[in-house]
Amino acid sequence: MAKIKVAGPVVELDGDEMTRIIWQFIRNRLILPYLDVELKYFDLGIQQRDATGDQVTLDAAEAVRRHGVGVKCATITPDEARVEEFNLKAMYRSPNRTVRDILGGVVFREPVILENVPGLVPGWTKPIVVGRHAFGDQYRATDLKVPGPGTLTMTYTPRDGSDPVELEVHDFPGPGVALAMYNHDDSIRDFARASFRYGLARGYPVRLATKNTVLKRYDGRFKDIFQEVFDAEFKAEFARAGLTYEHRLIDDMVASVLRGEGGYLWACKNYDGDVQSALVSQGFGSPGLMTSVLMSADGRTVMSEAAHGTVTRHYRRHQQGRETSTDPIASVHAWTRGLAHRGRLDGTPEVIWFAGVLEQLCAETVEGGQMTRDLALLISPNQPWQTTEQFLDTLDAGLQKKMADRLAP
Ligand SMILES: NC(=O)C1=CN([C@@H]2O[C@H](COP(=O)(O)OP(=O)(O)OC[C@H]3O[C@@H](n4cnc5c(N)ncnc54)[C@H](OP(=O)(O)O)[C@@H]3O)[C@@H](O)[C@H]2O)C=CC1
Ligand SMILES: O=C(O)CCC(=O)C(=O)O
Ligand SMILES: [Mn+2]
Repeated sequence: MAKIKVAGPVVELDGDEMTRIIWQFIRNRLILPYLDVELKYFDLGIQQRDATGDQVTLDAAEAVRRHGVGVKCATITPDEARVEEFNLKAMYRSPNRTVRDILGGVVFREPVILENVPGLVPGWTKPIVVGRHAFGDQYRATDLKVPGPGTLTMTYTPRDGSDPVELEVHDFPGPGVALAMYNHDDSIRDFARASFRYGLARGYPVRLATKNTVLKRYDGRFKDIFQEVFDAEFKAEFARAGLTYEHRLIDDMVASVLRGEGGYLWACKNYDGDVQSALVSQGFGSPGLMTSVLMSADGRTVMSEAAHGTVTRHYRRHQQGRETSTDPIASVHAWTRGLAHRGRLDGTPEVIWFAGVLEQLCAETVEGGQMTRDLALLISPNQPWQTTEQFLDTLDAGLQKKMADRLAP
């Protein structure tokens, strides 16, 4: 069978440990035999980051921005123990943070739903996508341990020389804590646009949840900007797609998320997104089923990855020559979601079709009873499971059969 031609390039960001092993298999056995694709390869493995003083991460992020599509393997973010383990020259910052800072936009986390794998929340039958605004708020806050009685004030000094605004925050009767945090209208607007674009691309209604009744100005600004952007830029397209947008109070939203069946995009402020995506991810079953897509505000650039890390505990077993059972499904989806975006950018339906075939293969394989240990444990203690290599071989054989049986459109 002739390979399917991918018109534009895909930037490939390789990573570390167990996911690096899985990644190589996916590239060589599930992608390259079927696609004629130009991969712009960047090795973000920790040794290569060290050898280049982390320049390779910056180069990779630039390449994703230039070409519009990146697929990323999980990477080690070094701490003191890693500096010692790899004899690193520096404790490099998180590659994810570097790439997110350069590309901007929003991180969307979406679970893969499999019929025979029960999540912890039985009512969740459709995906809940958490869109996390990855800028500002608590993550750029200035916090303070107040040592004793005194007054806390907040001053805004306009750059145009007009009068400063000074607010008394609190008159402390004794020791306590305080915090100042911020966000930018432009960033919130980008957050809104990326959320609406993602909703349209995946066919999900969009909900924003804030606490605007308490933080009238701060959260109120998120609510207002989302509504303005929706009304001005997306209302008509949403109506055509039969989709809706609404704002809800965060407590009402959390309760309704648990009650409901899923099937929407939940746009979350930075801290809410951090916390709620962990909850939603676990609620759907395994980290091996959570995909993660970073989409820029203009919707043009996508970098797709698994939401989990390098699965170090399994890699330690692998290093000792013991068997592992690491789920590759989220890593496979890192490739498929990136390729599908490439197909949309290039207008090549056969590439989108192939990405769909590969996703369908993962679902059919697990639903047919072959899976890794993380999923088997969710089904029953007696459910058989395969090792990492066996499951990858199962996918390989399944894909060969599917591609031989079916002709691309
Ligand atoms: N996006 C990224 O690049 C990220 C990178 N990291 C990095 O990854 C490294 C390891 O981090 P860690 O905290 O262990 O987090 P991981 O997500 O890598 O793993 C935590 C645990 O979750 C389970 N798990 C995760 N993924 C899978 C999978 N595909 N199949 C089966 N089980 C899975 C395993 O549980 P069990 O052992 O019980 O089977 C595993 O030990 C760190 O160096 C960290 O910096 C972390 C998060 C994101
Ligand atoms: O970048 C990191 O170190 C961790 C990233 C992470 O945990 C995530 O993306 O969920
Ligand atoms: Mn995380």
